Amino acid sequence: MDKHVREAGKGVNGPPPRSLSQQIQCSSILTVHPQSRPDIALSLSGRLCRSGLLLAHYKFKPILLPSSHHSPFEIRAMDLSTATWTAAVVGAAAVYWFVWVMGSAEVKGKRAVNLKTGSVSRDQVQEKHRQFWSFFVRSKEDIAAASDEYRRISFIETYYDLVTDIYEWGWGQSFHFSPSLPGRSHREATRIYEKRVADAIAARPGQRILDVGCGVGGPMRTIAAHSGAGIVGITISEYQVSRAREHNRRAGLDGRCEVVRGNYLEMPFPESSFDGAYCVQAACHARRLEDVYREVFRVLKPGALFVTDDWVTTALYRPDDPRHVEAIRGTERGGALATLRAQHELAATARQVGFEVLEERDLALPPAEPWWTRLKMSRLAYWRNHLLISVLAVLRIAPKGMVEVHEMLCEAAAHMSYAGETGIFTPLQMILCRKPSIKP
Ligand SMILES: C=C(CC[C@@H](C)[C@H]1CC[C@H]2C3=CC[C@H]4[C@H](C)[C@@H](O)CC[C@]4(C)[C@H]3CC[C@]12C)C(C)C
Ligand SMILES: C[S@@+](CC[C@H](N)C(=O)[O-])C[C@H]1O[C@@H](n2cnc3c(N)ncnc32)[C@H](O)[C@@H]1O
Repeated sequence: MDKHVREAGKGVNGPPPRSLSQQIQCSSILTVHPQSRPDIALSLSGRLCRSGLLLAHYKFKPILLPSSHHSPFEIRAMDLSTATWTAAVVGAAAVYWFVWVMGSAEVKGKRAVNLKTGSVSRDQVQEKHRQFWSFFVRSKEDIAAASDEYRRISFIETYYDLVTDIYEWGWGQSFHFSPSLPGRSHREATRIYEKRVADAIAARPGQRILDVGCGVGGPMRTIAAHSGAGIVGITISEYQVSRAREHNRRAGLDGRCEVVRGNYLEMPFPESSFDGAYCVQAACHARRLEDVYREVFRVLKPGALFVTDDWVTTALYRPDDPRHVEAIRGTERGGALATLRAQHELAATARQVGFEVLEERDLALPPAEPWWTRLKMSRLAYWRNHLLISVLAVLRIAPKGMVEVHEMLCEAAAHMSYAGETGIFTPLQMILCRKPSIKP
C-alpha cells in the first residue's frame, strides 16, 4: 500500500475504541488524510454506519425497547411510527445525497451512470487496466527500453479510453491543471488559464491554430471562443475525438474547431501549414520530447509561435530520496507517462529542434496559488465517487474494472498532491517559442 496511504490509514487500523463514545468519536473525527484512498474512506463509512446504529441503539433505547408501563399495543404503535419516521428521514437523506451531493459531481456533462470506456468493451475493462498497469508499473529503465513504441502508444490510448469519462465526470472537459486564482472557481481559473494560452501565441480570427494532444477539447473551445481563430486538435484517442466533436457541436463551435485522431509524433499535416500551435500538458506522454517538438516545428509556418506547458520535476527533486522517487513514480504511473523530464529540458529541447525560446517560466510559482488544492478534493468527494462507482459496478451499470481504474486515479492524486506540495514537481512549466522566419 502506498506510503501516504499507510500513514493516513494508521488510525483506521489502530486498536478498536473501547466505549461507544470513543467508538463514535473515533469514527466521526477520524482525520482521514486528504490523500487517503477510498478503501480507507469506505472503512470510515463502515464505522460511521456502525456508529450510527450504535447511536440509535443506545440513544433511542427507551422507545425501541419495551418498558413496564406501556401496553404491548402502545409499544407496537410506537415501534411502527418510529420505524416510519426513521425510514422517511433516511430516505430523504438518501435522496438529498444522490441528487444534490452526488449531483454536484455530475454537473460537468458526464453522468456516473453512463461512464464509458471508449474502444475498450465493458467486459475487457479489468483486463485492459491490468495490461496497462503491468506495463507502466515496471521500472523507468524497462519502460524507456521498451523499443516497441507502438505498444507504448497503444497503452496511452488504452489509458485514455479508461479514464476520459472519469476525468469528465470528476474534473470537467479540460484535462489539465491550472494555477488557482483567489476568489475564482476552479472552472473560472481554468478558463482564464486557457485564454492566456491563446494570448501567448496572439491567436486571432482567420488563423489556423494546432492543438497538440487536444483531449476532449476543453482548451480548444475556450481558445476558439476567445480568439476567433480556427483550431485543429489532434489526439491519439478515438474516443476523445468523438467526445470533442460532440462538445464542439453542442457549443456551436464545430465550424471553427476540428478534431482528428492521430499521433503527434507523425502528424497528418503538411509542412508550414499552421499559424500557431499550443500543447497543454500533453507532450509529457512522449518518450522523447524532441520527437514532438520537431513535428510541431515542421507544421508551423516560419515566424509562427508555439506555447506549451508540461509536467516536469523541479530542482527540488532528489533522486536519492525514496519519498521523492515514490511520489514521482506514482505520478508517472497514474498519468501513463514514460518518464518526467527535468524542468530545464523543455527549453533545451525546443532549441535543439530549431525553435527560438522567447520565454521560460514555472507558472505554478507565486503569485499563483497552489494548483494542487483542487486535486486534494475533500475526502468526501473521493469516498462519494468511489462509493458510487462501486455501487454502479455491483449493479452492472458501470463496467466492473472501473473500480480499479478509479482506485488507480485516487492513488495518482495522492502522489501528485504530495509532489506538488513538496515542490519537487510542477505540471505548469511553460515555454513560449517561435519558428525562425526565413532569412531573406
Ligand atoms: C495532464 C494529465 C492529466 C491531469 C489531470 C486532468 C488528471 C490527473 C489525475 C486525475 C484525477 C485524479 C483523481 C480522480 C478522482 C479519484 C475521481 O473521483 C474524479 C476524477 C479525478 C479527480 C481525476 C481528474 C483528472 C486528473 C486530475 C495527464 C498528463 C495525466
Ligand atoms: C492530459 S490530456 C490533455 C488534453 C488537453 N490538452 C487538455 O488540456 O484538456 C493529454 C492528451 O494528449 C494526448 N496524447 C498523448 N499522447 C499522444 C500522441 N502520441 N499523439 C496524439 N495525442 C497524444 C492524449 O490523447 C490526451 O488527449
